[in-house]
Amino acid sequence: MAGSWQLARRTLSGPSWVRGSGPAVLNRLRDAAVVRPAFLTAAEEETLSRELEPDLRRRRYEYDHWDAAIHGFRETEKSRWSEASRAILQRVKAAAFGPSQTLLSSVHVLDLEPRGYIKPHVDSVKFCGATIAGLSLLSPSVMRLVHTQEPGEWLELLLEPRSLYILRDSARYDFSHEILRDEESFFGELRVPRGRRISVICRSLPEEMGPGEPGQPPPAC
Ligand SMILES: O=C(O)CCC(=O)C(=O)O
Ligand SMILES: [Fe+2]
Ligand SMILES: [Mn+2]
Repeated sequence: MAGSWQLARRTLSGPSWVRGSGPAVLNRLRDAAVVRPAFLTAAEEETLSRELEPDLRRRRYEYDHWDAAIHGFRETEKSRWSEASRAILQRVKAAAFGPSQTLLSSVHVLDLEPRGYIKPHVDSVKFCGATIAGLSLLSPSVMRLVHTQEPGEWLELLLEPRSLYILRDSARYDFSHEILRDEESFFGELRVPRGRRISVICRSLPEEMGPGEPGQPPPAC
């Protein structure tokens, strides 16, 4: 599977990880929906996934919540990390967040099984601020953004393993985001076969909320 993915990737014309419904929306969201391919080294990906595995393995994949946004997943909120992982998260912070932004104290870790997927949603504005930054481990996937008022306006992000994506401002507030299920997992013509994917997601706090105030976010906010 990994082999066929590599093969497919080479057929892309030029390095592009973002596609959209038109040049206007691509331009407008140039700084609001960002993909940084190969943000992690293979060793860093290994560091994170090894550290997360014991905790994740203790949990069961969840399905069948008719109203839930996420299907075929398990998750955890992690606030204590090894020194090596802290250094990685520090790099995410520097790359994605501004000096005035405070991050949620725990990092959201989401483990999607190969047939797991995330339906379109906008992260709760009550619990999450203007910026969402996610590392993707193990499997490629496609994240689709659709304007909540203008469904003809959309972007797709190709999230390769070891990439970082950043959604901020308009991309975070005015567009829903979703992770496509395996049957629908295409980036344009490019088939993006889904395996197990772990994402490590950092979020800023809502501006008006200080770090010590009550109101811990729900596991998936
Ligand atoms: O897995 C991801 O990268 C995104 C997860 C997500 O959208 C959420 O938990 O709100
Ligand atoms: Fe989300
Ligand atoms: Mn969520």
